[in-house]
Amino acid sequence: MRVLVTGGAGYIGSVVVEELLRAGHGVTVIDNLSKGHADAVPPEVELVRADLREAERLRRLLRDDRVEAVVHMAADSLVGESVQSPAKYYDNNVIAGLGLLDAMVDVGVHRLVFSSTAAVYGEPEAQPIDETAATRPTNPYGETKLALERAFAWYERAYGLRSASLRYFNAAGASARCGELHDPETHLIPLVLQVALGRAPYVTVYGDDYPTPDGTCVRDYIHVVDLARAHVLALSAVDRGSCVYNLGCGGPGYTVRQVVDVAREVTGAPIPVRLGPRRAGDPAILVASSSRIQRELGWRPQLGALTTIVESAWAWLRVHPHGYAH
Ligand SMILES: NC(=O)c1ccc[n+]([C@@H]2O[C@H](COP(=O)([O-])OP(=O)(O)OC[C@H]3O[C@@H](n4cnc5c(N)ncnc54)[C@H](O)[C@@H]3O)[C@@H](O)[C@H]2O)c1
Ligand SMILES: O=c1ccn([C@@H]2O[C@H](COP(=O)(O)OP(=O)(O)O[C@H]3O[C@H](CO)[C@@H](O)[C@H](O)[C@H]3O)[C@@H](O)[C@H]2O)c(=O)[nH]1
Repeated sequence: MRVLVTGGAGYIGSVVVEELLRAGHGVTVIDNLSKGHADAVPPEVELVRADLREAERLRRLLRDDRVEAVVHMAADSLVGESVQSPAKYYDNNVIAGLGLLDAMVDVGVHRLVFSSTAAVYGEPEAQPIDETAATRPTNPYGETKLALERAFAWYERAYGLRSASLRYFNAAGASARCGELHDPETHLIPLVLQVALGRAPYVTVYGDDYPTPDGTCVRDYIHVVDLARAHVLALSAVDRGSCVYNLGCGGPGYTVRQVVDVAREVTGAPIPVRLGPRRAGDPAILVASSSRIQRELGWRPQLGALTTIVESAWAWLRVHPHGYAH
């Protein structure tokens, strides 16, 4: 299939592009490079440097490239920032997202794979979380992702759009070519590794009074390559009907302090920590049940051990200490 990947120059998007190519698909990327890196896009892939909100350009691209499916990954995606600046999140994640759906419908593209998030669940009553859990986001990021997900059912009914919403838990790690590089970086694992590299003096732990084994938040880390492979499976399944899948490695998950301990083992660096206040919008525990996608599409995490994930991120960082250009 000819696939348009929005946000394909970003962290997860660049690895999804690699996996789509490996599966034999043709790929075009649209990215405004607000967060992404042109060098993360393989040279054989066309990178259109444009914003999703450039409606006419988007329609032209869908038409001229004869796009058959869209993987929609472009978004703003920081929990803390979304609490400070909800308007930015409604604009980019909902309004730009709806613009994309409208362009797809106009041009006749009816297959969509969407980057959704564990943040749609908020503070769930039970762990691990399956797809039937109530969706009650505790931050605007999760709220805006859920808003777009909810539009899909109505677009399907009215216009025949078929969607796969993939609710990722915490993506981490790297492929051989592509790794996590945000400016500013806010994600735990790359920040911890920056300390190991000597670029920062310590990691701040955001709160240790959560109802978890050591008081710090628990998350379910999933290797970015495992995550990317799920997109290839979802793309070939979407014609059979719209679907929603959680993507994580399952319980019990890892506390913030356990992540730091694993990074100490992998890097051999001391990695000092300091305790800070809770970060607004952070749920205490997010651990996935991914049994639905395992059962229905045969997906399995193959690189699920946290040590493997951190080792891959560390290996990438050591080869690219100054980013893609170096
Ligand atoms: N990183 C995670 O753990 C995680 C977890 C759950 C869901 N997600 C979702 O996965 C997707 C990718 O996340 P990521 O961590 O790779 O983020 P990222 O910021 O690295 O990638 C997003 C890309 O989208 C581009 N972009 C943003 N708005 C755009 C617009 N209006 N027009 C064109 N390009 C635009 C950015 O330049 C960037 O390259 C996001 O939708 C995010 O919400 C990420
Ligand atoms: O310097 C730091 C950074 C993070 N954390 C904690 O580490 C955990 C993981 O944080 P982070 O890496 O920022 O990821 P999340 O906030 O859990 O969000 C990620 O995972 C979500 C799904 O679970 C996705 O929706 C988001 O897009 C993605 O950014 C959280 O408990 C944070 O409070 C710290 O203690 N110190």
